[in-house]
Amino acid sequence: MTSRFRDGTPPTPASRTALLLVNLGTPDAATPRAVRRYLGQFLHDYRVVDLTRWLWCPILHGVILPLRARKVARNYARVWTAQGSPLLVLSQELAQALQAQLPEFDVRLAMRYGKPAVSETLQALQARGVERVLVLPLYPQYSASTVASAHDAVMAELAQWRRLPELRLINDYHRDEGWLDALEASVENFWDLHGRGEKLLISFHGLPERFVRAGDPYQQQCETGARLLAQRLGLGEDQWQLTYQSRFGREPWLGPATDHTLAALAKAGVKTVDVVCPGFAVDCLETLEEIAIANADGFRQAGGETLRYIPALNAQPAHVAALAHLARRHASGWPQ
Ligand SMILES: C=CC1=C(C)c2cc3[nH]c(cc4nc(cc5[nH]c(cc1n2)c(C)c5CCC(=O)O)C(CCC(=O)O)=C4C)c(C)c3C=C
Ligand SMILES: [Fe+2]
Ligand SMILES: [Fe+2]
Repeated sequence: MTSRFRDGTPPTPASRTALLLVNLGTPDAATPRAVRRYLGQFLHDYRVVDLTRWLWCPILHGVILPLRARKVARNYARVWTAQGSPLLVLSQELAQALQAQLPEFDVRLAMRYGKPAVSETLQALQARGVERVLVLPLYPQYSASTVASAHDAVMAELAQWRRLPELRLINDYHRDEGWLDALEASVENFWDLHGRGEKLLISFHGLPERFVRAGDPYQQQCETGARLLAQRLGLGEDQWQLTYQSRFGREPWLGPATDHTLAALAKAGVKTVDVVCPGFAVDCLETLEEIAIANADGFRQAGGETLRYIPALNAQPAHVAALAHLARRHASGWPQ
């Protein structure tokens, strides 16, 4: 008898508890073809673009993919490394560092779009007889467009299994003490090495305002985290600002926009700005290209002098320690 379920192979003695890290995903190459493939998958996700297919597909296939893939591939080429896309390479480094701290887990990295796919990664765990899966999307703040979408991908794969693992899903860690400690130390260390700019921008990836009106807690979580970070750094209200970057499409997105704020600061006579992006667990196109290259150019063109981008937490030991602690807390009660 054939079954519509994936039954897996007999268990192996390796750790049967998995920590599944899920990040957004990235193209395989900095070419228009690879970027088109990646954006095609990304922008067909209804969690990201919630328009009906008959309306969205003609715009996506006819206008956005042909025009955007070329431009975005050039942007990727500016930050591509010998090992591949920064988002993938840095997520792999983070996963390896977490595995070293968490011998009781089988730590795996998957990408929501592109490779390694969530489905393949879970199937590899199934082949090793996984019994418990803790899913940690690498987004400190919850948005349906990112975290819920990662969870959807996990559930879509598990819907095909006969014997389900126990499953726990982490939604966010936007006010986790360990994560805030790591962020605070990272900014302080940067300032110890480079001195302080006149202003600190705390820049998050944007979101359509409509998503927030529909109940997405993302904006509130960004605001809470930014305020806690500014308090820990001892900053007065005029020394920092929360902004949103990476707008996409024509409808209103959360503001104030990072690029417009930078131009306004430059015009007001501010010469040196530091930018930190606490919504990105690891560096990627949106930090290394958009902030550190494109926005730094825009700031200078508007009359500013120096924009200094403070790197994401990446595989810094304090970040690894915070995520390891978070994973252990969420796995409490499970056999070691
Ligand atoms: C950190 C949280 C993120 C949220 C929230 C988010 C929402 C969101 N994004 C788009 C559209 C695009 N985002 C793109 C790149 C990108 N986005 C995030 C993270 C969040 N997105 C990351 C980490 C990256 C970088 C990927 C990499 O390879 O380095 C892109 C692709 C680039 C481009 O074409 O400009 C798009 C498109 C929407 C529409 C959205 C919320 C609805
Ligand atoms: Fe389509
Ligand atoms: Fe995005």
